[in-house]
Amino acid sequence: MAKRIDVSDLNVYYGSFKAVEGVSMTVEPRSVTAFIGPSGCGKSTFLRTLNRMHEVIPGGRVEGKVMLDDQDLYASSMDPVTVRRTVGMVFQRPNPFPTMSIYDNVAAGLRLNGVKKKKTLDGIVETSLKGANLWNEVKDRLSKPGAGLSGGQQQRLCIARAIAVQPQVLLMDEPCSALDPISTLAVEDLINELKSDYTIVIVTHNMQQAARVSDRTAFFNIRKTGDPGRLVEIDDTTRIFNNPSEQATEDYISGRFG
Ligand SMILES: Nc1ncnc2c1ncn2[C@@H]1O[C@H](COP(=O)(O)OP(=O)(O)OP(=O)(O)O)[C@@H](O)[C@H]1O
Repeated sequence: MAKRIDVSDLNVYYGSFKAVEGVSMTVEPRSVTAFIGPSGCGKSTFLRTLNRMHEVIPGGRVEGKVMLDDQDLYASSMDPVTVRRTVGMVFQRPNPFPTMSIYDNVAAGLRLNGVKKKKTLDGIVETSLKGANLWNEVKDRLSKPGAGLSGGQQQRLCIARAIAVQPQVLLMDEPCSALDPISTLAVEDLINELKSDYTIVIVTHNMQQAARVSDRTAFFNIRKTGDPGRLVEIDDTTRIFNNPSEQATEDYISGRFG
């Protein structure tokens, strides 16, 4: 299921403001790639171009190419809704559908895709909740509201919802920033398990987290406010944290700025 992402010469705009410039990178399948860098360098903006979520923002525009294996995500024939189904996303704040039950939260995307049979839905809901390491905690209260779970459980519910529609890539935008340390570890363990099936990209402010969960790390930077963010380097996480090629990476990692 997991696919490789190949980005070439990507520029990302909000109206006339160029927020990200000239990004080219490959994201390997069945691995975790972390995006790190100082606030405002365009990590989240760039992440959202990988499933065409950027263009839902008024004035949002992208130049360049994003390939998912051999599919060009920005080809005129490509349906953005299909892209978002293939490339799932988990957000900073857990955002279960507030009025829906735990079960319905996970089943919502499947129902939208036309799955109606109760037996099929039951099976996928169970597999997805198990995949998100949440099944044992919720199996006896599937009809209770998703909003009644703890923050960490809600985030795992959102991950279950994302994997229920069988995406090939999972994008995570600071998925642990609203969670306590125990829930953070639970989500990190989950990321580690999910990478055998998915291509995972995670934006994080927490460098220890990047070092713990990712195989590859991309460091983004901006020269000054108002300039576009750029990819400085991407490499194996151990190399980025121990022996980066660029001085700017070294300075950021060692806490000299950002
Ligand atoms: N909806 C928007 N409209 C206009 N400009 C935006 C919008 N969202 C972000 N920006 C600008 O784009 C640039 C990149 O922002 P982005 O949120 O992608 O950075 P980031 O690296 O993810 O930051 P942080 O680490 O603080 O979340 C910033 O200058 C930001 O102000």
